[in-house]
Amino acid sequence: MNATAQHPPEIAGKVTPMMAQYLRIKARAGDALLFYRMGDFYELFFSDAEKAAAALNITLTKRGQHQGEDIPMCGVPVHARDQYLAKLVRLGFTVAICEQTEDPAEAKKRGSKAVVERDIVRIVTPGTLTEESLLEPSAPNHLAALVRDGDMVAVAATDLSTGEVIVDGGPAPSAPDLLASLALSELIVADAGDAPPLSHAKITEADPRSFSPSSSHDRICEAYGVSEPEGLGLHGQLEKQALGALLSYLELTQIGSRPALRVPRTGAAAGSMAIDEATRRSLELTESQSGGRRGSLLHAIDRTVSAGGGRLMRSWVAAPLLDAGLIRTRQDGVGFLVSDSFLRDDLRAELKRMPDLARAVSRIALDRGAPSDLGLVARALAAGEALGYRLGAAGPLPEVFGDVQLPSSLSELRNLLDRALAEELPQRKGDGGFIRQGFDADLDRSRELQSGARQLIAGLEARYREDTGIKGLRVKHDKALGYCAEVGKAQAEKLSGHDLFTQRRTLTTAARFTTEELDALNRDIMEAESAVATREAQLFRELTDAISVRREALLDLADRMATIDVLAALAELAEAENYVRPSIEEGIAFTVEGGRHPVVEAALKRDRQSFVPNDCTLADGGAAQLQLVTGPNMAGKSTYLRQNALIAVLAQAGSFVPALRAKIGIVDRLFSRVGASDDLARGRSTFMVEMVETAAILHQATERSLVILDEVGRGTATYDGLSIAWATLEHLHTECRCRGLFATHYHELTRLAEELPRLTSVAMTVREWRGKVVFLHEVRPGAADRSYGVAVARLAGLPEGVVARAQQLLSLLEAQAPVGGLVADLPLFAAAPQADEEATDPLRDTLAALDPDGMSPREAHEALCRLKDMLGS
Ligand SMILES: Nc1ncnc2c1ncn2[C@@H]1O[C@H](COP(=O)(O)OP(=O)(O)OP(=O)(O)O)[C@@H](O)[C@H]1O
Repeated sequence: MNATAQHPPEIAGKVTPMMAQYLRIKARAGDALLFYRMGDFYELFFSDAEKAAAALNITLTKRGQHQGEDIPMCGVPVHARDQYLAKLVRLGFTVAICEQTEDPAEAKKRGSKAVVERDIVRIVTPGTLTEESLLEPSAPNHLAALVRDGDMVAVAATDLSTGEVIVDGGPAPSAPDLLASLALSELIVADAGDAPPLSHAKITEADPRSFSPSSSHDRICEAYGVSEPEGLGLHGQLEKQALGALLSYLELTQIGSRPALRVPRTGAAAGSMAIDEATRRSLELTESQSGGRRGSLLHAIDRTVSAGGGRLMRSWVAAPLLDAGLIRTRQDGVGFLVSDSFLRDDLRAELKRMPDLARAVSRIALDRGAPSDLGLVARALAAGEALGYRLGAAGPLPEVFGDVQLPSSLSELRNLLDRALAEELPQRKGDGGFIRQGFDADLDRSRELQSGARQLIAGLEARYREDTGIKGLRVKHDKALGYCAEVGKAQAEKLSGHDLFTQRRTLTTAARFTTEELDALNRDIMEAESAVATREAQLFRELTDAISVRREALLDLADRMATIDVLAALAELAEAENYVRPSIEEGIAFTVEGGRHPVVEAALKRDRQSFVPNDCTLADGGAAQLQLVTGPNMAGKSTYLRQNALIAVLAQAGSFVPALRAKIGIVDRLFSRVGASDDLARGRSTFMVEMVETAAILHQATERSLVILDEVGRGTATYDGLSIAWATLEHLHTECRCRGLFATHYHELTRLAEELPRLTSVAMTVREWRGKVVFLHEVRPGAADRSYGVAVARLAGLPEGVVARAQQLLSLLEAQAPVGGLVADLPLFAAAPQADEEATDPLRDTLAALDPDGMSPREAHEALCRLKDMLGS
């Protein structure tokens, strides 16, 4: 947070004590919007008010003056805080929450003008949200810190809402891939220039001192209670610095609250398939290109039933594994649940009831938990226990399930919460009434006193009526007086004459009286009420402490439940959609028989159409490593390319795959470029984006990589495009030697397959029937003969006149084209080098020999005519 970015108005001249306090606190909040608590509202002043009123579309008013000018003000009600916060944070604002830190009654004791003490209790940023209402249940919310030192970088990331921590480091180019797999909300850097381009994350510049090695060391040791960070498996200096900066930012924003952070997970990047952001976008792994989950691979395959399972499924898809053993362990789990559908149904039914345990535990650790969160933990423990019993009865389980029995510390907690908690639990922190009758003798006693006094009061009404003869007398509750006797105005005088009653308030239509008896009972009630509140607060703390000391075990349980949910969901998917277990191989074979595209298949199914499965064999049993895919528009080239990339992702995530049979040699990096789009925000044209991305692939792809390229070079003039596609293909083939699929409209490229030994040609088949194209969506060996572009244009509804004219032009162009098409002009097939042809161009030679400076206008005119004649001849 940059505290110097916006200076609050100077504390000068005469300001009210409250304004002086506001200005002091605002100076600390820096450029964060300050939500300044005043009773039931959070008020914003000065430019904060102007910004917030505009962003939230709420009324901007004025309150008092500062240095002769009106002070702009706006406010949001406390109960609606979260919805306003969500909007502001989504718009990129940071918000500092300033609460009243003492009871207004205490302040009054210092004098009627004393200002209630206030302080910032938390700074809300996109990466530090924990509220259920501000987060999507099945999406993680990652905050990361990145440190760069020359060619090396390290990243430390956390999802504060679940306590997960990931630390990783490596050469600089791997950082964007790791960050992309996390779907960051916010990235902390010492210098904004260090941040790689990220599409969604807010970039926050933090104090560079927070990245220093010594402060990092101390912070890590303090946060985790260890004497050396090495004890946590952190060895690299940069990694420690990244984690130190992350912890420092949490201190800065969470102010005094300690998040329940887990022991850092390291080596995730090294252990998972490298997939850069452009590939993720183009394959629509977890989000579709238009944003949102719908249309993505994740959306098509996700059958999880719990929030934690949803988040884990996302992370499996976002970071497929590299270790064949680990992948097989997951597959064993899926296979086990495919073969036992009764068990699977039972588990899923129980998991549906599983509340979001990880997030509840984190809220409790951050002191933001409400009594309802205690209930969530209790319900999760019940579900965990039931799942443990069910799995325990299912016989020997595959390794991936881990230990399914609830550890004794959690059984104890479960008993405690069951005994302690009432049926109905308030959602708001600080609300009472959540402890079950019979759990705590002190509390029960105070409650009895409270209700006993209330009953006595209820009894008083009848007696007072009798004693006074006033039938309309009522015992009511008054904010200031407590319980009192109320009579209509007409009877007020009569009651005043009565010894017992003292008139205390006169309303427009009634008068209120107290008696000594009522006063005494009011005192009893107040004392009992405060005893109840104090005891409940104490018990709340005891119960949250009981949860916090077991947070590692609870978060482990949440992890296990999420894993079971994902395994059961993948098993459900495999059975419902006919997926098979792929064989994971150490080599580089890639064989898919009858493969399908999970998203396109689902879309076709909705329209009652069926998907045509296709085989793809690369680098197996003598097959070529690279395939050149040609075919008309709309024939299914992109679908074929992507389905094979998605099958690799699913296979290495541990899922079964949409195919009849599959054999996948581990893919270390996956690249996919499918028709680049503009990136005008970064000042790059379509073609520039495409070239930058292609360059990245050519530099990074290895023999173990899988590269999917769709129509490289289409964003520029035909000859340039063809030449670039040509050279790219040659480089992939000869230098990178990777596995790959290369779709193109340059049919001329298919001739390359005859030259390059590890390249083969396949084509999408179409038929012409009664003058129309029919797409068969089948991949066959060989090359496509033509594009059918005009036929597709007709299908798309281009006006008939335009289609007819295009057809006419096409015939004309085809008739004029040199035999063999464009390719005849390229070096590989051209008869003579271009340089020789250029040397014998007489027009060029004559032009080069002219000396314009030494010519008269007449000579220049003659030379021009001569040149023109030469052109004519
Ligand atoms: N194997 C298949 N089975 C059934 N339908 C398919 C199949 N492959 C593709 N399709 C259908 O054809 C449509 C077009 O497919 P796709 O975008 O892959 O074609 P393309 O050849 O890449 O086209 P273009 O060259 O115009 O980009 C898809 O949206 C889908 O509806």
